[in-house]
Amino acid sequence: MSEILARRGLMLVLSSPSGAGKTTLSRRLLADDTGVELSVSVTTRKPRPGEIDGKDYHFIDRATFDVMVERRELLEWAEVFGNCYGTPRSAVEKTLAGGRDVLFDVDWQGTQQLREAARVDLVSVFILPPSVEELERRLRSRAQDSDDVIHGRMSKAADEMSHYVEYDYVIINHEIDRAFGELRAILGAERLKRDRQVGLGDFVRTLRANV
Ligand SMILES: Nc1ncnc2c1ncn2[C@@H]1O[C@H](COP(=O)(O)OP(=O)(O)OP(=O)(O)O)[C@@H](O)[C@H]1O
Ligand SMILES: Nc1nc2c(ncn2[C@@H]2O[C@H](COP(=O)(O)O)[C@@H](O)[C@H]2O)c(=O)[nH]1
Repeated sequence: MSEILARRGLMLVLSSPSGAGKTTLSRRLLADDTGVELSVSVTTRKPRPGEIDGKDYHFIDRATFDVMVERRELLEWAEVFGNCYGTPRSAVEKTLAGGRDVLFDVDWQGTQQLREAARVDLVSVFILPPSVEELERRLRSRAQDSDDVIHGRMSKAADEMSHYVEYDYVIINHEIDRAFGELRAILGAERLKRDRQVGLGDFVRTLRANV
């Protein structure tokens, strides 16, 4: 992206019921846009096959998680599906200070805490599946969780989806290319918000002075 003005980084949050497509959309966005960096969460969940420590998550034990909470090293944290997840504060602050955007894949509890911490910088997007049947099919086709885990996640889906009203935007992830296009459009528009363009006043003053 070529920019004349500097920009204040924003915090782009994706939430959804498990399996609706947050990780898929996040990976596409990160591959497509070098101005976005993923907030890599810490979790006490065990890695899935293919997940890489430090890239998908920082996989830690419960004692280490508790120490991070105690030391206020997490910007937000929550227990989700029986495991603990949290957002390390320092990496987020560093990325934003560098004028880049941070992408968060967190649940509704995390989004509420991030909103309290940083209302003006937050852009929240809720991803819905096209149907419950398709949601379950996606969880099964991912083939990385046991039947018990999939059952547990499906049973929480209705609760999770009730939180869509708390989000700025909603995308129904029916077809992935279309959903990704919609996500890109949201990010593009949010970047152009007047308040996020640093030095706009000076820029316009110079334009006007030279008319
Ligand atoms: N639009 C789509 N059409 C078909 N399959 C999709 C679509 N979007 C995602 N999938 C597939 O659905 C499965 C679940 O997607 P993904 O892992 O991105 O979900 P998630 O919301 O990140 O889930 P979780 O919260 O459990 O991490 C994956 O196998 C992914 O390839
Ligand atoms: N509040 C937070 N929620 C998080 C964080 N990282 C991930 N998550 C959410 O947990 C569930 C399950 O994720 P999975 O990788 O085990 O499928 C999902 O809703 C994620 O959005 C976090 O740091 N904080």
